This record gives sequence, structure tokens and C-alpha cells, in this order.
Amino acid sequence: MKLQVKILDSRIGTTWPLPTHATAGSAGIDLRACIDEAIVLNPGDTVLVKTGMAIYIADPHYAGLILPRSGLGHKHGIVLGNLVGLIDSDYQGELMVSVWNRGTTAFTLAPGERMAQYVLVPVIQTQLEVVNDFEQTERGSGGFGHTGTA
Ligand SMILES: O=c1ccn([C@H]2C[C@H](O)[C@@H](COP(=O)(O)OP(=O)(O)OP(=O)(O)O)O2)c(=O)[nH]1
Ligand SMILES: [Mg+2]
Repeated sequence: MKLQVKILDSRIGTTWPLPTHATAGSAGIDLRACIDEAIVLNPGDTVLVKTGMAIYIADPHYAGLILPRSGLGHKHGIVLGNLVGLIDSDYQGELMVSVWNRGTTAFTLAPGERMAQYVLVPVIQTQLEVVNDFEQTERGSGGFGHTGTA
């Protein structure tokens, strides 16, 4: 699906390619760190990093998710300060990535490094309708381990 993008940093699309799906079946497009100098993230550090782009989804039946890259997350502890970034369809500002070093060693984020990924997902908006009773289900209000561990 086509999405409108504004290039906010001229290195996007020149020095670094405009993000695309890496393979035919890739769910996400990688977001690069649009920074001038490397950033050292010590264990526990969180920094808000620019992507150099604004993507306007426009259609409220979709949202963007910013998710960690598995390699960075597993090997280096580089995940997201907000765990998952949710991008509203009406957001027109620069995509920002909260990069969190949850690991135990320092990590150096280089200019242009692919730090996270963006996935477009369908959304169903809800209107809450107040009722007094629900139709009874087998689960009812059981939760948080109610069905046991076996
Ligand atoms: O990782 C993220 C998360 C959010 N955003 C932008 C797009 C999103 O549409 C907007 C608001 O995000 P959210 O609703 O999660 O944050 P909030 O703290 O509720 O802010 P607001 O009061 O602006 O909704 O911030 C990003 O650029 N990166
Ligand atoms: Mg919000």
C-alpha cells in the first residue's frame, strides 16, 4: 500500500536508501538513525532518535507500529523505551524512535544504522456501548492464569 512520506533530512533517499521491504515477504521497513554523530548508549540509557521522515497514513483504518529489530534486541539489548511505538493515522510529524539499551554493555548507534522497524497494521476503531449485563461466556471474568498451567 502506498503511503505519503516527507523527507525531512536530505540524507534519506541519497546517503541512505528510502526504506523498503527487504524481502518480498518482509512485514516491516527498517528505520535508520538520522543522527550526525554516533551515540553511545550505556546500559539503561534511552534516547529519542530522529528518522528523518514523516509518514502520513491518513486512513483511520490503519496505524503504524514501531517495533524492535530482533537481532539488536536479542544480541545487544537494544529495544524501545516505549516497548512499542504506536503511530496514529493522523500523525504528520517526524517518526521518532525511543531507543533503549536494556542490556548490560554499552552500544554505539551509528549514523544511518537501522535501529527499529515500522509495520502498517489494520485498525478497528471502537465506540463503547454501555450495557448492564453481557451474554454469559465459559470464561466469564476469569483471567490472569485462571485456566491453569498444564
Ligand atoms: O515511538 C513512537 C511513538 C509515537 N510517535 C508519535 C506518533 C504518534 O501518533 C504520536 C503520539 O503517540 P502516542 O499516542 O503513543 O503518545 P502520547 O504520549 O499519548 O502522546 P499524545 O498525547 O500526543 O497522543 O507520537 C512516534 O513518533 N514514535
Ligand atoms: Mg496518545
